[in-house]
Amino acid sequence: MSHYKVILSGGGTGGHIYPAIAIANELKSRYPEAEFLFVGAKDRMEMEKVPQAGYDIKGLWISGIQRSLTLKNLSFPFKVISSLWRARKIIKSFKPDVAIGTGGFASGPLLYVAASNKIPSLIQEQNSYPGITNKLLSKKAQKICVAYDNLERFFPKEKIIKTGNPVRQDLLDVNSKTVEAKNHFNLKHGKYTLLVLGGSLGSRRINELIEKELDFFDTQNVQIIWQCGKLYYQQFKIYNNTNNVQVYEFLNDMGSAYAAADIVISRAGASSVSELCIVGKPVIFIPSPNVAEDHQTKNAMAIVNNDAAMILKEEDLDVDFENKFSQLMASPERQKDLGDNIKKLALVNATKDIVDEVEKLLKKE
Ligand SMILES: CC(=O)N[C@H]1[C@@H](OP(=O)(O)OP(=O)(O)OC[C@H]2O[C@@H](n3ccc(=O)[nH]c3=O)[C@H](O)[C@@H]2O)O[C@H](CO)[C@@H](O)[C@@H]1O
Repeated sequence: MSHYKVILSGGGTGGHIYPAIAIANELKSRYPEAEFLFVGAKDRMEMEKVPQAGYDIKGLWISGIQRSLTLKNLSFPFKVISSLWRARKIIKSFKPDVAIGTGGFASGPLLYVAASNKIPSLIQEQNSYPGITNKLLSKKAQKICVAYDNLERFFPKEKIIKTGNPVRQDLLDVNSKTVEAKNHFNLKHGKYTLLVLGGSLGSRRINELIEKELDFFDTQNVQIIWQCGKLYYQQFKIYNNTNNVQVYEFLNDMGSAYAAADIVISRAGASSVSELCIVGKPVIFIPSPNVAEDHQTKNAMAIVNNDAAMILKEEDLDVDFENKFSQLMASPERQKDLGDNIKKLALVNATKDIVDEVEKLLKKE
């Protein structure tokens, strides 16, 4: 019987959505007859990105709890009750054979209800420091696929399987597409291409840095693909098509962006880091200091400690950026070493390994 029904939930940011899509795609290629349903949070990015990837999605009324004391938290208990109720209805009518959660608000109620209804469930944790949702769900889920060591501090040891983070199939072989990608972006040959990534939502601090350094980049013979994020697009789009700069609110075709790049400046969200390992180019990480337990710095340091990327802290950017960047630009050998070293850290079979675990849950049924 291969007419499996699979329910997936993960969202809030790209970092939780794309792993779920990668897992669904792999399952679909193994079981073309299977049915898929995604569950996300109303008004969040997944409501747009999941249908673009060809899957149905239903939205719950849920959000994160604010870390600071604020009036917004007053509605939180109601959201939890409403979303548990709706999750129950969705599970009852879809009747999934397995539930997969990749973190983010909506996966909390959905996986909780699924597991309470004895539906086999698997969660995937992208970071070296887990989010609240996955910590709570780890007691209920059968399996927990992770990308870093030492997660038994947070999760039951016997459930943990180290697989790495799922990466979308079209990002696995970008290096054969460089010429095509440079043409796609209308880039000049003979100039270095810098790809700037602020994470799925964009980064204010990185955007400010790029704006301030535009003249400097000109002196470095650099052209820029600058993903500034939806929130910041109105502010920075004035630079589009000036100074060899292209500004995007979001890059729908990351494969081409990675393929076109010679150097990358990026936030250190978990999927971005995993993708950059597969891509194998020189990277300067600027981790977000505004995330739980400073986990982006930890994600980046796992690479930097292998001499496989550079890191710049936000607070050092004003003093160090130009120096560090021009040193890297001046040394093609260093660029090559960084690119080669980061590639060695790639876990290319992550998606397949996770789906093998999902299959075991399906077959046990
Ligand atoms: C501010 C914040 O809370 N960040 C968290 C969020 O990051 P964020 O959502 O930025 O997640 P990641 O860096 O893990 O992944 C971003 C994903 O979006 C894709 N992408 C990005 C930009 C773009 O224009 N087009 C595009 O397709 C990337 O290819 C990647 O697949 O989730 C991660 C995974 O749990 C965490 O590690 C991050 O700390």
